[in-house]
Amino acid sequence: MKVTKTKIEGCFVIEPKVFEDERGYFFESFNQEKFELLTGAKPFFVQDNQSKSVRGVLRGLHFQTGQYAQAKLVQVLQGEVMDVAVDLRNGSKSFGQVVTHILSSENRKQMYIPRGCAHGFITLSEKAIFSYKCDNFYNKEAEGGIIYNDSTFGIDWLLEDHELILSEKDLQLPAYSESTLV
Ligand SMILES: Cc1cn([C@H]2C[C@H](O)[C@@H](COP(=O)(O)OP(=O)(O)O[C@H]3O[C@@H](C)C(=O)[C@@H](O)[C@H]3O)O2)c(=O)[nH]c1=O
Repeated sequence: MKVTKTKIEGCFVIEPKVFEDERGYFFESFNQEKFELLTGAKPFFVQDNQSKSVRGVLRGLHFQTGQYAQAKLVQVLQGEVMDVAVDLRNGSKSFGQVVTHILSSENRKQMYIPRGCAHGFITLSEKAIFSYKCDNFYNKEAEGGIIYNDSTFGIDWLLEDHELILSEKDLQLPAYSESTLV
């Protein structure tokens, strides 16, 4: 397992060690001991989520507020996405920084997004199955978000605007300047 730091403090790209043979492949998609040793983070994951998206689907930018904040370990089981993290932690050295990374079932990369960051992704392949672990339970009342095209962050979502598919909820998300606290 290889861990690479990103420009967001506490946000990592993780490449599992893959064993290939004539049957196919095997890898540890999460190993708590190695994860803690190599990242220094100690999340206690309590919920696993999975979503399927078609090309152009953009989910984000999401977070949960206050005591309901979630760290996430995300990966792609099928297809390809560009994953995005935005550091919204007041006082963080990397406050306001954006990390984007291509995750796919081919490269098998994972991203670890610490609590206090907004998260989103865009689906680049015809279909993508996205899977992630969270260290806090879903809480509808604590849901927060920022509109994907907020000029503060200027994220390049790679696809043309007319290709994007967002939920009604995500289209109504506020600008960063008007959002509630993380
Ligand atoms: C996130 C979530 C949603 N739901 C329900 C609420 C809703 O009816 C339905 C779909 O929810 P959403 O539209 O919010 O799903 P989605 O837009 O995929 O939300 C996810 O986006 C990515 C980028 C994240 O980072 C996640 O934390 C989560 O916010 O599923 C749960 O029951 N549990 C959960 O943990």
